[in-house]
Amino acid sequence: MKTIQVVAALIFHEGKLFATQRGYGAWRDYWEFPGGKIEPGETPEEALVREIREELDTGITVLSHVCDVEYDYPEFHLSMQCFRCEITSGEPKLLEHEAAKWLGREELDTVDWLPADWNILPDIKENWPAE
Ligand SMILES: Nc1nc2c([nH]c(=O)n2[C@H]2C[C@H](O)[C@@H](COP(=O)(O)OP(=O)(O)OP(=O)(O)O)O2)c(=O)[nH]1
Repeated sequence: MKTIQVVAALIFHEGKLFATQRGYGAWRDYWEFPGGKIEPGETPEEALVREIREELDTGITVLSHVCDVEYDYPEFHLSMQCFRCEITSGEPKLLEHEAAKWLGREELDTVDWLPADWNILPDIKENWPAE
C-alpha cells in the first residue's frame, strides 16, 4: 500500500488547541489538525510552515515534536508527525477549511476527528502545555 507522509500542527494559545474542519474531499466535515503532505526535499518542519501559510495565512514557529501516528486508511497508509507550534504572525484565516475551533483539554473528544487522529488524543493530553 502507498504510504503518505503528513505533518500536523498542534497550535496552542491560552491553553487551547486549534482544530480545523475539512471543507472538501472524501473526509469532508471531519476534524483534523492543520497541515498536509510533505513534499520531496522538504523537512517536516518546512512542510508544516508552508502548509500553515497556505491553509491559514499564518506564520508559525515549530517548537517541538509531540507524537506520531501510523494508520491504515483503505486507500493508503498514513504516517503522520505532529508538532507543537505557536503562531508568530497573523490571525488564522480559513482559506481551505470550513470551520475551526479552539478546544480545551477536556473538550478534545467533542468533535468528529479523522479516524487516525483518535489515536493521538491521549498523547496530546499528556503533553498539554502548562499555562
Ligand atoms: N492535515 C491533516 N491530515 C490528516 C490528519 N489526520 C489524517 O488522517 N490526515 C490525513 C488526511 C489526508 O489524507 C492526509 C493529509 O493530506 P492533505 O491535507 O494534503 O489532504 P488531501 O489529500 O486532501 O490534499 P490534496 O491531495 O488535495 O493536496 O492526511 C490531520 O490531523 N491533519
